[in-house]
Amino acid sequence: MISINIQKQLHMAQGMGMLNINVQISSKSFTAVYGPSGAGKTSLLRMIAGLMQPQQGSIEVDGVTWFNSVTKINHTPQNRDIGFVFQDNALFPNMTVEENLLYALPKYADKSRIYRLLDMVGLQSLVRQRPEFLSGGQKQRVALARALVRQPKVLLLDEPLSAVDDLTRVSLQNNLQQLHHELGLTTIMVSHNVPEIFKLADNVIHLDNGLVKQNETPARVFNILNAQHGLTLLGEVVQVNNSEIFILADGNIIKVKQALQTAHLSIGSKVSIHAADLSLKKLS
Ligand SMILES: Nc1ncnc2c1ncn2[C@@H]1O[C@H](COP(=O)(O)OP(=O)(O)OP(=O)(O)O)[C@@H](O)[C@H]1O
Repeated sequence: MISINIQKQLHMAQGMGMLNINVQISSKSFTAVYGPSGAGKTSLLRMIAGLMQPQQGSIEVDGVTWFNSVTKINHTPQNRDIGFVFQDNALFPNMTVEENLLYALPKYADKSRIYRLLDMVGLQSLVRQRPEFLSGGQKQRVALARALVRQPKVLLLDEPLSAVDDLTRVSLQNNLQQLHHELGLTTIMVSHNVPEIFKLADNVIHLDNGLVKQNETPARVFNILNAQHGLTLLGEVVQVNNSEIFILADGNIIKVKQALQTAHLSIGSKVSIHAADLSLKKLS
């Protein structure tokens, strides 16, 4: 269990504002952090990672205190059991894929871990390439594998898939899902992509203006947002079966529930769907 109770003053769009977060995250769960620009999503991840210090409060992971403003405990990022992947991965340009991972490996650790991770993200054949010869999706796969070299408990992802094309995004989502389960990770991912959140997350922390608006399942969070704001997605029909319709929206293939289906939809039809009523199908 991760228990977070932190306060920090931030320079919000409207002037100084208070980030005030009090949430608990179950071990081995996949949590999405969702909310408008400037809500405090990246700041929350940075404070969990030890890259930004809260003014007050505490962060505990499985009973171990990583930060406590009263007892003045503040573990360095290296001493927190985390892996971190940003939108804009920071691979060492002068090192090969293999060397980028070896750099993260603790001194006496077994090297085979690196090749197992590269296998899991499908990069075995590129171990000797330098980042300049890799696509955006391949670079993110290296960043993901590198974040897992130290076998962290907690994986922090700050919009890691937002800069890749739709098909790469689906395949990276599948990699992430597999790694999350196989390695028993507690994963916390900032995402704006509603179908992606439905596909990957057990839980959504909905942040707005530094405060937790909701901490619920995707269905509940988007049901409420939908009711309040009519949140919809625009998509295109890509497959029609007798009883099912599949739609491409926001880089994901979405299976629309029967109740929502309208007659006369054919491949290529443009549709809008309510975000709360989705179920998803993997593309590959
Ligand atoms: N070290 C800091 N000290 C004070 N304020 C900060 C600091 N870092 C960021 N902020 C401010 O905190 C607010 C929240 O920023 P943050 O990056 O956490 O938002 P976000 O929800 O991740 O936004 P986006 O979706 O645009 O990335 C912003 O207004 C930002 O200017």
